[in-house]
Amino acid sequence: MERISTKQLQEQLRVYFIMGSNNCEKHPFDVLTEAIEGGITFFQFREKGHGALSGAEKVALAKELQAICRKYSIPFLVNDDVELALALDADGVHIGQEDERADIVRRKIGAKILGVSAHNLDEAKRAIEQGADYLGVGPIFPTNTKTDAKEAQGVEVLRHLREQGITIPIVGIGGITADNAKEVIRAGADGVSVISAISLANSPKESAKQLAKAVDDALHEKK
Ligand SMILES: Cc1ncc(COP(=O)(O)OP(=O)(O)O)c(N)n1
Ligand SMILES: Cc1ncsc1CCOP(=O)(O)O
Ligand SMILES: [Mg+2]
Repeated sequence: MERISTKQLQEQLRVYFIMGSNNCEKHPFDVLTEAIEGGITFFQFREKGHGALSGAEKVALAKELQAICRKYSIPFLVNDDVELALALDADGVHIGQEDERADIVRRKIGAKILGVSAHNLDEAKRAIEQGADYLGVGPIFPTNTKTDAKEAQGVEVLRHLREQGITIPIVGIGGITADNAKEVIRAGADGVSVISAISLANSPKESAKQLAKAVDDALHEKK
């Protein structure tokens, strides 16, 4: 298996939905199904925080969600838990600065997709040297979803990374909605990653649709 190309990943990262059971008021299976119907292009299973499942229950939910992603050809990544990603033969892993080192994870996962969180240029450069395929940059806007998130940086951080020569795919994260997604793309991101904008929406399908439209419109402006 070869590493995914930058072009293919850029395309796939447009609307990146992240979710765990504690992000939802409805059953996660239904939320993810609706989100896919609405047009999400990438999925991360992030089962952590207050009330998160563990052990066999976590594995069972991951398998259920992976099966829907497989059915609709949506890449399925696992947050933090490299061993789970390997056990499930997931499409990849997302890790942050407080997780296992990216070069070690790269060795473990071979050509699977590796996403790394970066908050500044130094972290971005190191992540790339260590084998990241894409960067998750944020929080861009204030978020209530991740209690230990750093301070929101605004879209300037994205512009800065691009001006300083970072060319690999980037998704913005943190407080992103259909109303501010265009700013994120215009500043240099290839896509937006969201949790609550979809997971807590009355209609995850409608919310995903609106996000996809905002992102696609902004990407067309750049062409
Ligand atoms: C796409 C994306 N970007 C950033 C993150 C945050 O990762 P991390 O800093 O490791 O925090 P946790 O999500 O593990 O709490 C992400 N998960 N996905
Ligand atoms: C996982 C993560 N990393 C930085 S902010 C964040 C939470 C994003 O959630 P939301 O889209 O609900 O603000
Ligand atoms: Mg992490």
